[in-house]
Amino acid sequence: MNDKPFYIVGFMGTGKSTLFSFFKESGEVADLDSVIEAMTGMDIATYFDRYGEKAFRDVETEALQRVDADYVLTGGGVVERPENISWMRERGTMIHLNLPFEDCWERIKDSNRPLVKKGQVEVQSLYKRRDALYREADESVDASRTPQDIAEHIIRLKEGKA
Ligand SMILES: Nc1ncnc2c1ncn2[C@@H]1O[C@H](COP(=O)(O)OP(=O)(O)O)[C@@H](O)[C@H]1O
Ligand SMILES: O=C(O)C1=C[C@@H](OP(=O)(O)O)[C@@H](O)[C@H](O)C1
Ligand SMILES: [Mg+2]
Repeated sequence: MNDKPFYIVGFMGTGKSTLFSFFKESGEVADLDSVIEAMTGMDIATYFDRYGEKAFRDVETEALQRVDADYVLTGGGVVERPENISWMRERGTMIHLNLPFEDCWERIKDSNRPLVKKGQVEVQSLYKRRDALYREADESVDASRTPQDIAEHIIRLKEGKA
């Protein structure tokens, strides 16, 4: 059993937040966006609109350093700051949910994620740029399966049975 946190990273739409209920039985779970919403008292879209991305990244780093859970479901942009990547790799294990851009886009295009407003072309170039950052993860997991299969695979990794 690996007692250190597993940080789940991946682009918007890879299904990180959906894993919440599947991890519940195996330990403490925290969704970083929910932590941020509790800290700021507003939803992510409102915070972005009011204060911009730079301020959001500051709160995100603070939330990452504050959170204490077995499974931490991050937001897709957590890898934007090298210090966040170092934090996750030093404190625990970084797990990358890997899914092609087209599938991510289908899942997020009608959502109210603030970055989606930039449109498909810009979001795709963000995906390409971040790809190299997600590769810093300790493990890459195929996110094209069901949430249950993905969660079971990650739980097995954490429990040292994979
Ligand atoms: N494994 C999956 N297979 C199919 N659809 C999924 C899967 N995981 C999540 N989804 C759907 O994709 C969308 C984004 O999921 P979400 O968990 O919010 O992603 P993230 O937190 O990585 O941005 C939601 O509509 C969700 O129902
Ligand atoms: O990729 C990003 O920069 C973001 C991803 C979002 O989380 P999800 O990856 O859970 O959608 C959320 O933190 C915010 O909208 C910014
Ligand atoms: Mg999420």
